Amino acid sequence: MLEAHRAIRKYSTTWYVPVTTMPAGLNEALSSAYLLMRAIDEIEDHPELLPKEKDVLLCGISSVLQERCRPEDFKAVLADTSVPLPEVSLRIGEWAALAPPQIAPRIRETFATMAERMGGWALHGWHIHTERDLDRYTYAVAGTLVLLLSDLWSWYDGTRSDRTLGVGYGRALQAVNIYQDKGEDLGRGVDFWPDGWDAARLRGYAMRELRRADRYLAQLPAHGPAFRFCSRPLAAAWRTVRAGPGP
Ligand SMILES: CC(C)=CCC/C(C)=C/CC/C(C)=C/COP(=O)(O)OP(=O)(O)O
Repeated sequence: MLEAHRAIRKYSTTWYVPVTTMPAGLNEALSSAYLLMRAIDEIEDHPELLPKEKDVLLCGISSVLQERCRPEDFKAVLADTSVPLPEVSLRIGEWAALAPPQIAPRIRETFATMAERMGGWALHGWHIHTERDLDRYTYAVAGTLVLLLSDLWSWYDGTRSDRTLGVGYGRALQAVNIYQDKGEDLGRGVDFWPDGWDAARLRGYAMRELRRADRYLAQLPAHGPAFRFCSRPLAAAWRTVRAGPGP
């Protein structure tokens, strides 16, 4: 677990504290989930891998997640690449194995689906022209993660949560990242902003979802693990949009 926490600290200012301060059980499940997300995202975002190669790797990972999740099968999928992969991706078998067995299949399901979707985007490009495109993107990369989180709360201590508002929580945080990272994203040739949208419009989208996220948080048991996990990143996201007008 020390290794996993170290890897999370390397990648995430937002999620390091929420994940690593969770009680035993949830801590392993959330560490596994975060690192599986990061392992596949680093392949999708890789500046030197060709689209076809990304698709083969991501679909290979998805297949292993749907099979027995054996470390040697991940190794075989990741063995022959034209450029070296980051350590967090190469260690995906270790991250998958961190998940408590009673809930591991639910975690794998999220990332098997996400990896396959990401493979398709790598191949065909992710084109965001309309608000519906943005909705689909924020759902696929963040809304689905909060559906997983809701199932983790329920598995851990029976906490009930509203999954419709949960999708809003995920969309909100992703939209705030898109709002904040415009320059950086354009610099690497990706544009997540719908055609013709200015900062005020994207900020409006983010704020609408942030209000849903507030309601997601408000219905969680006060001071329970789910509430503690979600509150800090949400407060940070609100600070970012309030500081507007942005890019
Ligand atoms: C345990 C787990 C799966 C947590 C993620 C939950 C979640 C709702 C993520 C939304 C998507 C998002 C904004 C990811 C950025 O993470 P990042 O680490 O790149 O963010 P940072 O750069 O702001 O630190």
